[in-house]
Amino acid sequence: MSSTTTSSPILAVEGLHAHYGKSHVLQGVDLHVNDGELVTLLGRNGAGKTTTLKSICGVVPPTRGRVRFAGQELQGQATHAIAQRGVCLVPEHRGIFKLLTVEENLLLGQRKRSPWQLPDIYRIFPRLQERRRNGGGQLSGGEQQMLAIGRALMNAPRLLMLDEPVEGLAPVIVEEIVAQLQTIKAAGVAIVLVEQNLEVCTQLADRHYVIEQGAIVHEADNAAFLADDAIKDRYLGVGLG
Ligand SMILES: Nc1ncnc2c1ncn2[C@@H]1O[C@H](COP(=O)(O)OP(=O)(O)OP(=O)(O)O)[C@@H](O)[C@H]1O
Repeated sequence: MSSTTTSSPILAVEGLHAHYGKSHVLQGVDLHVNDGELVTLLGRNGAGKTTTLKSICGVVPPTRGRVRFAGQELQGQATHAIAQRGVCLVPEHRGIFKLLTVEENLLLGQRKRSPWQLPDIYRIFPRLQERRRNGGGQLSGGEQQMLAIGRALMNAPRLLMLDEPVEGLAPVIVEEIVAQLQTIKAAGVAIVLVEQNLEVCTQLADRHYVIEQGAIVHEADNAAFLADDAIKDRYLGVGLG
């Protein structure tokens, strides 16, 4: 495995295990994210990507292992306490309240001390401002994703975890979301990205992890990952066109 300097990672996950009932899904996940870094978590369907994100933020409480964030242990803490520390998950199904307006959805995430307030969200996603009085249920898939990201930003994240944010979206919308993830990263927010679209992953990431059967099997920086077709083929069953 290649490795980068790890002066003080904002997130350090060590030996993380998680179960669904008797099903032992995470079998010792080790990964870290440095301050301001964007890392991806890649792997085939069912490998444990979503469960890793959910275990970090306490939605699926880990059964063993450590999650250390900004110097504090998160395992065993309630999800709202973890969110208050600045760990935000944007789930695959986005969690938009369909009967609330766009603006009401955004305000649900609001924290006064967040550097991201309504005007900031509308600046990076002008479509949300245009649609601010529309119901969440009236939005396109891309607009819902922007809303989910915007709401997470209102919560002052130091670590944003995104689960398949561009799945099923039109290429022009994917470009818009990629550009704004670059803006968010440039503002210093660390990001963990789970995404099947490898072009998006390699446009954005500093490093990549590959997970297989609930454990990390490969780590590479972006340049090494791009150069290594065998890894993409072996673990992901795809190549970059
Ligand atoms: N709520 C659940 N109850 C029981 N088993 C689950 C549950 N959620 C996921 N699993 C199982 O846990 C394993 C890991 O699932 P997970 O969703 O973490 O994988 P993933 O890598 O995110 O896959 P995908 O790309 O398909 O979303 C799979 O075998 C899945 O069937």
